[in-house]
Amino acid sequence: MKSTAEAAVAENGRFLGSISTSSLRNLLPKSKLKKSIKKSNSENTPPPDPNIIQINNSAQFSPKSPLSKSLTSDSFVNPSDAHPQIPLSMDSSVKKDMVESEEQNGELTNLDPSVKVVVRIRPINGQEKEVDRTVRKVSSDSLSVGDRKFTFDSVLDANSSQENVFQLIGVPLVKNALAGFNTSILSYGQTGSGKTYTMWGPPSAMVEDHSPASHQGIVPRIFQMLFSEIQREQENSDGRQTNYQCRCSFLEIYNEQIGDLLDPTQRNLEIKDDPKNGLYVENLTEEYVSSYEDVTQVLIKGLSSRKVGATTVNSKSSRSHIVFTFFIESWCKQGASSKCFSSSKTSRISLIDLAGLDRNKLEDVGRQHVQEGKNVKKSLSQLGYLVNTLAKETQPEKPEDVPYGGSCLTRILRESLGGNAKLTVICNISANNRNTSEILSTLRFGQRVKAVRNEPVINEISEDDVNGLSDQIRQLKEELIRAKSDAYNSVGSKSGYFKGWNARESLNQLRISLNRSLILPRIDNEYEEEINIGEEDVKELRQQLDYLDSSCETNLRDPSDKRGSIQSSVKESCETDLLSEDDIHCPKETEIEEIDEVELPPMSSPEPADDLSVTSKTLKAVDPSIRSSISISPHRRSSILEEPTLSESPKIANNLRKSMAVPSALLASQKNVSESSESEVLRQSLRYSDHIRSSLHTSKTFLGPTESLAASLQRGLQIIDQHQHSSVPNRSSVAFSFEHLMLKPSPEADKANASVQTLPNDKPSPDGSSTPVFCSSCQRKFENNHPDEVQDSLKTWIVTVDNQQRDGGNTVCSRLALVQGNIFSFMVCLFHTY
Ligand SMILES: Nc1ncnc2c1ncn2[C@@H]1O[C@H](COP(=O)(O)OP(=O)(O)OP(=O)(O)O)[C@@H](O)[C@H]1O
Repeated sequence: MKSTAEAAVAENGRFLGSISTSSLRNLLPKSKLKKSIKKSNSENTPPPDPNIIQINNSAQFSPKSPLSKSLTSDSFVNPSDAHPQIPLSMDSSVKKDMVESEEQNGELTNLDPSVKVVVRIRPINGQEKEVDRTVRKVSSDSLSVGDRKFTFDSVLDANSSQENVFQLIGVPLVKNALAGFNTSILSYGQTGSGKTYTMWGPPSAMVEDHSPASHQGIVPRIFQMLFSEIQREQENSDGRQTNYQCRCSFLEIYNEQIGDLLDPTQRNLEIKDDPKNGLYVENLTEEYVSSYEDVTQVLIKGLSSRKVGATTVNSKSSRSHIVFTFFIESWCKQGASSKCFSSSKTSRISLIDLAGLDRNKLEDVGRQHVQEGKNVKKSLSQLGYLVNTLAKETQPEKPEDVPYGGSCLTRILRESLGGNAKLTVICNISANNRNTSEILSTLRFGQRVKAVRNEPVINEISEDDVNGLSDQIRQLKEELIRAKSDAYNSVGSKSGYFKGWNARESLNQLRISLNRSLILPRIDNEYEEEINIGEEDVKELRQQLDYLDSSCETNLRDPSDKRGSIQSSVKESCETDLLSEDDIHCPKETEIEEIDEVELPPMSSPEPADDLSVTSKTLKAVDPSIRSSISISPHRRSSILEEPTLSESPKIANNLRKSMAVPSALLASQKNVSESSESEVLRQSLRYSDHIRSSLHTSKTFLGPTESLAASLQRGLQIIDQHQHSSVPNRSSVAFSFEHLMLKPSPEADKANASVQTLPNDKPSPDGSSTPVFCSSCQRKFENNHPDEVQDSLKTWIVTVDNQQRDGGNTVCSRLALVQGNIFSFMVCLFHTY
């Protein structure tokens, strides 16, 4: 039967939630925990003189404890019973120990230290020769090995019985466990020293009737007493109602792996550390038990699964460490009519039987046992190291520096050694002086353990604690509500709160806008130098103008409609940032289909490249306003829509530039353009545009069109600034216009030729005044000596373009659709002076 800690407990036919020890401890306020600590400064000090019985009438158990009364008034072993269970053959010192123990069953339990060390001397068996004994019991708490003397809490000689051990160790343990303390027994000693015998007794004795003469070990005796006490408590309730729930587990550590002795198929289980419930072994079987017989079954089952092998001194040597853990949970209700439990307690009994260390004998045993012997040795040395650390006067500053993690054993012993538990260590030694070094080693270990300080507490939570905690929770809730209310009021009214939110939102928007500007590429001089726009480029542009021209002739049956379409397209492009560079008016799908029907002239269509008049005538055949805003990009749908992230801009210097809107900056830059090789231009352009594209792609996810546009304009202004600083005479200008299709007729434009205008920046008029530059696309006039006007307009950028064939008079105003499908579009008016 597997179960978990969350199992419910049945009470009067209904289930109650269970509370784990750690949960209770976590619930308790710290001050309460401190108060519960029963450990005094006198703990871990050498045991009192056995000849002086120290009587202390202060009750150890809480008056509220239902068990305190029963245990103190009517112990499991009746002290007044002239000790009938003590064998007559027992020596006087052992009898004295038992009397003390029985007396301590009552009010003297506070003498029970948190860490207790008892030495048990095993009698010499038939195979061992009786030699001069070097190990002698000197008193009830001391012994000598040769000329060395050792003092412990108790020493049991070879004449001590299993019952003696139980009375000395088991009875206080049961009382402590029922009182709410965690308790542990650790059986330590070399191989064949009697560890297993002391703890469990021979397997046959497990089911024997209980008698003082029985070989039954301390563990079965403990659970016999435990269930007897529980039964007595429930029978003599005295108005109280106490419910118990008990469960147990049995694990084995073999070759540094944890196995489940109650389910041997489970191997290599893991130790987990739960912040609430402490250490536990994952998936370890837990059996619920309600009687001694249940426990006996579990013990027999587990012990039969333990790894056993032969050592030099023990043919049935235990080759693994085993840990039997017993959990007790109890709920006490004052009065049958009471609906609530007044207190709840939890405790844990850990019973650990270590594997024996067979020093210097590893080579003698079978090869298959070498590995397990090494692991036993290693884990025991880790245990010794842990005990040494805990025994030091100065403890590690950080808890994590305590070496619990050295082995599975030390991890499992964390609560028992240096934690919340009352610990008893039984140091088993053999009287055979052949093993003196092992005896000394065991006794030294016992002495170091005695210096370890544990901090056991009664794991109990009472109704008062619950009420106190409820009050605390209520107060905290009230404080929380108050704090929230204060925070709300501090921002004023509800609208104020939203104002605050809006302000934050605005700040966020501002931040995004700034980021957007920052991620736009800088226009470095090195890029400017790589741009080369020559005559070939102009020819290419003219070719494209012709394509557009024919396209316009086919498409623009109603120029006004088209204008509206284009304007709305541009507007849309600004709003969506999703315009492709080849399609300046961002046609919707239906538009695209219409456009697609247009039969575009082939790219290789013969065109007098240098005859702008042809272009001009062609344009004149169309609406003049349309001519004034000629796009150099033919309407090509497929590549744009199918591959929006990569688009084509006009060829510059015979290189097809893959770029986004920003290549206008490349167009604008023109220093030493002829010095750059074409391949270098292409490479740089691609690299540059890739950088821009990635930047803009990144920005796409969080940028609005307004920010994009603003940032683009900002960059444009930078370009203009750069241009103004670096412009030289005899250079053409390229104008980028967002008002690309303002089709209003302009008298000035008519005068100057709607499609070909003179750029007067290097050819002053005869009267000395600047000749205005007129953009037929945006219908604006610019004075070349007032470039700021352009800048201020934020609509048209003018940059010079290298041109060695300036003959004045003619300006080609072209519209470049330099857009990457998802950003923005703008117009480029190329004022080319011939
Ligand atoms: N106090 C004792 N009285 C009588 N016999 C004992 C006593 N202690 C141990 N023995 C016997 O000595 C033998 C070895 O004891 P035990 O197996 O308990 O040693 P161990 O320390 O557990 O050894 P290992 O570590 O190798 O398992 C057993 O036959 C056991 O019955």
